[in-house]
Amino acid sequence: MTSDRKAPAVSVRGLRKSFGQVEAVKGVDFEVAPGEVFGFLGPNGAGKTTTISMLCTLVTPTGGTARVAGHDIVTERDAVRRNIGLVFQDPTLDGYLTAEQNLRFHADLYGVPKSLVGDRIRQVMEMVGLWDRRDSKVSTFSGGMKRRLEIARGLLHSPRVLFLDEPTVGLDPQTRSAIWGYINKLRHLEDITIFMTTHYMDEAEYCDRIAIMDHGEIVVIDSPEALKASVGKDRVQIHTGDDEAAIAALKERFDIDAAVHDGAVTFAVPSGEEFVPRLFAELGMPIRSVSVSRPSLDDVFMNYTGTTIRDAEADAGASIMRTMARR
Ligand SMILES: Nc1ncnc2c1ncn2[C@@H]1O[C@H](COP(=O)(O)OP(=O)(O)OP(=O)(O)O)[C@@H](O)[C@H]1O
Repeated sequence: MTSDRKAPAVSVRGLRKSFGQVEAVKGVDFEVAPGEVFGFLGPNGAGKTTTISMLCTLVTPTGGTARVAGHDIVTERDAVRRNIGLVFQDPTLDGYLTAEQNLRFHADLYGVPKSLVGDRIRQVMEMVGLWDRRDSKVSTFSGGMKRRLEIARGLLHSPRVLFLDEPTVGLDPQTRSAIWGYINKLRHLEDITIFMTTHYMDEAEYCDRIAIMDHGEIVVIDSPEALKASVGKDRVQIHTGDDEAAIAALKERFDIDAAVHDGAVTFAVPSGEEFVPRLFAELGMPIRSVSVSRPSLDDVFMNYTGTTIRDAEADAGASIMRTMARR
C-alpha cells in the first residue's frame, strides 16, 4: 500500500449532493484521523446516509471532493473500494449459505489471498463471537447475529476504514451494547479507522469525535465531552396543568425561553438544582413534577439546532407523510 499512513483517513471538502430539488448534503467539510472512531449524529433525513454513501463511492457527489484512505472517491473509486469495509442498514447476507460460506464468497470477491483466507475468517468470526456458529445457515440467525456477521465480513479484507451506517438500528438494547463491545474490541485489535452514523445519542458517546448533522449541514464537530461542556447549562423539564401558561410565565418572570419537547416544558439554566426552589416560589402556578439533568448530547443537539433529535425526527416523519399524501 503506497498511501501515507499519517495522512487523514477521510478528508472532505465542500461535499454536496442533491436529488432533484432535495439538497441532501449542502457542502460539508471535515477530516478523520487514522485510528479514530468518528460518528455522524443526526435525525432521520439529516443527510448522514447520503454522506457515507458518497464516501463509499456508492453515490456520486454533485460537488466538492473527498479522499478516503488517500484516494479520491470519484477518480479512484476502485482504490477506495479496496480500502474500505461496509456495514449498511439493509442486510446483504445470503440466508441459504452458512456463515462461513458467506465470508468465503466475500473473500473471493475481494481477492483475499487463498493462503490467508482460512485464518482471517477464523480471526474475524472469533472477534464477533460467531466462530462456533460458522456452519449454521444465516437464515437461522437472529438480527443481532446477522449484524455481527456483517461486521466480520466488512473486516475480512483488512480495510483501512470501516463504514457502519446505523450499525445497531432495530436491535434490542442488549444486542446494541454487545455490538459496541465488538466495535471497541476491534479498535484495539485492528489498525483501522471507524466511521459510523447513528441517531442514538447514547451510542455517539462511544465515539472519539462526532459531527452533528442537521438538514444536510454539519452543525458542530468535537469530542462528546467537549460538546457537552460547551453547552454549559442544565436541562430542566417541568410538567404543569397548562404548558402555554407555564412557557409565558417563565418568559415573564425569569426571561427564560422555554418550549415543549418530549411532552414537557423544557428549558436550560446554568445551575438547574439551585434554580428549582426559585421556580416553585416564583412561577405563580402549580408544578406537578420537575426534572433536572446535566447536559447530554441531546442538549448539545438542542443547543445547536433549537430542537431535540426526537422532535426533529417527528417533523421529518410528518413531512414524508405529507409528501406521500400528495402523491
Ligand atoms: N435516492 C434518493 N432520492 C431522493 N431523495 C433522497 C434519496 N436519498 C436520500 N434522499 C433525501 O435526502 C435527504 C437525506 O437523506 P439521508 O438518507 O441521507 O438522511 P439520513 O440522515 O441518513 O437519515 P436516515 O437515518 O433516515 O437514513 C432526505 O430528505 C431524503 O429523503
